[in-house]
Amino acid sequence: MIELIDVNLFIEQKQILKDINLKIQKGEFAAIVGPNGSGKTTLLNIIAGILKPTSGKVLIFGKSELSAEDRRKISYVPQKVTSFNQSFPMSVLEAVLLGLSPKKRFFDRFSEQDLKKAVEILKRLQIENLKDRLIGHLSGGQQQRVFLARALISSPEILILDEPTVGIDSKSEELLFDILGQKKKEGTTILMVTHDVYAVTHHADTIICMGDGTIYTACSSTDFSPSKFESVYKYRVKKIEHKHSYIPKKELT
Ligand SMILES: Nc1ncnc2c1ncn2[C@@H]1O[C@H](COP(=O)(O)OP(=O)(O)OP(=O)(O)O)[C@@H](O)[C@H]1O
Repeated sequence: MIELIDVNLFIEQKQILKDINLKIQKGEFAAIVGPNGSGKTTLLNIIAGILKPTSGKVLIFGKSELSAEDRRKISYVPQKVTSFNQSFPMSVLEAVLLGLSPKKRFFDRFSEQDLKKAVEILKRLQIENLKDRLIGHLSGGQQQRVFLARALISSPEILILDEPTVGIDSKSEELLFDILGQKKKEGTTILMVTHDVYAVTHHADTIICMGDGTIYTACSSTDFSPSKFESVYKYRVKKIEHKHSYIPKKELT
């Protein structure tokens, strides 16, 4: 489904990605973890086709050149950087419907069925009550859920998420993983960047650990052990089980 072969990326003579080899199967949930600046978002951008590698091959659906139709099968929720301007004139419902735009022709209008689908997704994400609010009036966590709804409405075959748990409360995080579990069962391939190592070891199939622009280790989540992360995070890592997010902590001794 997704295959990267010897991928390297240079930006202005700086090597950002080094010798990336990666294979993700259809219906697999792969999580990418690693320290800040290790190349996680850049890797997502390469897979989403936003960046082209300097060398190497990127195969999606077995192809190196995607048609417009292939591209419509991929949804990407980028890392949240800024909030919408408060007066941005778009309601939550309209923002979610925008997720269907790539499947429409220019003059096509949204149908009753599209509206029903949008409302169903908002319900599933437990934000139906926000549907008529302006998107700029929502909190950061609420906006995150709207972006997820927008990505899900087109029923993508590949769902790419960059740090979707940032800024959302633990109940919403649980809901997010429930929905991702459901999507995985339906055959959606999920690729997610996160710092929430604890959560992904419980939900993802595969953990890909990046450091210095390369993949240090990729293992099944059942094979996860803190030692796999130590060389990347560059300090001793201890796994502490608790209900909330797990970020590798520096050992005190
Ligand atoms: N357009 C660019 N021009 C120059 N350097 C870039 C560019 N984009 C990314 N980089 C550099 O590439 C490296 C990887 O960045 P990237 O955003 O992929 O890291 P990340 O692992 O996603 O980090 P974080 O966890 O902080 O989001 C960083 O050193 C960053 O400064």
